[in-house]
Amino acid sequence: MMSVELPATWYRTRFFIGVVQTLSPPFWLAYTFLTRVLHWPGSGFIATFVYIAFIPLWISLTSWYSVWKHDRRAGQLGATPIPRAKGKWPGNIDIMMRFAKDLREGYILQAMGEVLDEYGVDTLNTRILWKDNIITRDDLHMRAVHQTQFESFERGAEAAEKMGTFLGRGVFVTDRTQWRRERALIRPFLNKERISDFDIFQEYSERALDILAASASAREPIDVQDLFARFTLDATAAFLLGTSPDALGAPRPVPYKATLGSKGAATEGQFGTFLYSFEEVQVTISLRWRMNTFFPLYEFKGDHTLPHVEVITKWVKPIVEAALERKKQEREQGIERQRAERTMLENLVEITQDEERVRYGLLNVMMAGRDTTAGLLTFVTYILAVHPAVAKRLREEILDVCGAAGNSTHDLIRKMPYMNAVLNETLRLFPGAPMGIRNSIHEVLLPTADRSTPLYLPGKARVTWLTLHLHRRADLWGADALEFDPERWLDPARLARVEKRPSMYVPFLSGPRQCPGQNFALNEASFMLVRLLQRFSGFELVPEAIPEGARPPPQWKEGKGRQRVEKIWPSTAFTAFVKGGLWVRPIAA
Ligand code: HEM
Repeated sequence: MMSVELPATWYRTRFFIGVVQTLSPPFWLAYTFLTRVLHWPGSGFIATFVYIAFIPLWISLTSWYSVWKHDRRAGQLGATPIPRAKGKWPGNIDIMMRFAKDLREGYILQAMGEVLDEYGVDTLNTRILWKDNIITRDDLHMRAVHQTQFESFERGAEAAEKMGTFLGRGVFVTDRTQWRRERALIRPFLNKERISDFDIFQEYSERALDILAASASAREPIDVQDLFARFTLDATAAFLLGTSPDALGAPRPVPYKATLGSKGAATEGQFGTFLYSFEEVQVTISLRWRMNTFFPLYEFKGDHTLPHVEVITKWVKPIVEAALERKKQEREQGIERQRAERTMLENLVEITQDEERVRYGLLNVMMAGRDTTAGLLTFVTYILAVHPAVAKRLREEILDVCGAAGNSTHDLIRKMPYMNAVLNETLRLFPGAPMGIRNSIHEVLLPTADRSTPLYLPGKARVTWLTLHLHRRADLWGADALEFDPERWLDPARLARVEKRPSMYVPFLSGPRQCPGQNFALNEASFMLVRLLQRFSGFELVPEAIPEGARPPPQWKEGKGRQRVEKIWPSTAFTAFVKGGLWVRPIAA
């Protein structure tokens, strides 16, 4: 259904073309059957019934044929097909519904993990709606997708369709040559460790800490997920553009009054702000991925991303245009700026004068870097709240290395092994991007751990990898895989496990598309953590402040895995977040 390349906003046309492409063969078959075989008229009541009956018949036939073809091809290549799920309903609709329900109502990615457990495998072809739809928590298969067979997979036209209005043809949306070009544009800038990044963190972290301090002295709970989202938005925008949308200055969710927003807690009067639009456009996009081929029906009356894109563009475009104008004038006057301390915007306008390309380049990085880092800070704070001993030890290390008020630097951060262990362990249990998707361009053979018969992955299959479940596999991490234990990263014998098999820990992915913002993210999170624990000795969870509908359901205690012990509701809309927000009371030092 996705082969036709049209602009992103033409999703209805593409959907219509897809429907026609899907229905034409059974229609012609039914017509031929009626008129040539039965010598009946091709219209009328009975004919209509035959046309309708031919649709499931055609679907069953083509599905059966594709399974047969892939089994035969696997045999020819000395491989076995990826195990296929056998649901109760045609097209495994029951499994599809189970996943969809779980995304709304369940513990983060729980249903996918349980389905894998039920089949006793780490990679499964769910064959949802008769299509090859693979889910995996096998690190070797993920490595094939991300590294060894990188060229056999793509984001594809569907990424452009679902995200194009917001992200243009930026690094997140493109493949092959265009992706290389976009990545080359941003990567050198993100690779550098710049002194000025810490100045940016300083300015915004102090504002965030003052807000926290005000809550602490009023003994009021605060939604730190919301606060970190504002901090990372302002800091990332300042880093990229040299200015911020002042998200930290805008009204915040009110304790005990806040209602459930589309992810965290809702804030009154947020509609139309940059922060709100930036959040909502991502929520819309993740909804599109969930509905997949059918999202055009949901957005039939209009593109739900456009009102938000308008607000975002209204803020970013003039900033980019001003930078381009400034660059033009500098060129005319022969002025050359120092390279090392330019913002990303200033760097981009050196390379291209294409306003759209610069704008989308910036928005792609802003989107990639902001939620994930805010998520990391949120989950670390949660961990510190439920493990006061970890908070105490981390605080001791921070005070030892940075003092009670001093700022951290690149060098000081490297001298804090416990901080590093806490961040690693948080990203293990709560990876910022807990899952990801690629499509296979053609058939691929996937390796198996015991190097026995490889698995056959057909072309045009969707592969969803589950980093969260990979990071919680007991066979790789040990019987205590579900427990938060920073010692894993400090004990040489346990650390050797990961060093021997680095593919088992991939919060930033691996291979050519791995996260280029890793250093920036870890520096930003470390900087904030240092400042947090200098000012506060820890955090107390305030479950009563969680908005209605976001408290962990009591039945989780009887469930499987970490949901039994969780005090919050972790969820995902591509990036991990806490449903309803993380409501804590900071404890002043
Ligand atoms: C804890 C924080 C972060 C985590 C866990 C994280 C994780 C990831 C992951 C898993 C991907 C691969 C996604 C995929 O291909 O499906 C990715 C891509 C990316 N990340 Fe990050 N990221 C973080 C922070 C950042 C920051 C701070 C920036 C920039 C300032 C950034 C910029 C990017 C970009 C531009 C890509 C796209 C790369 C490409 O497709 O070539 N990330 N990140």
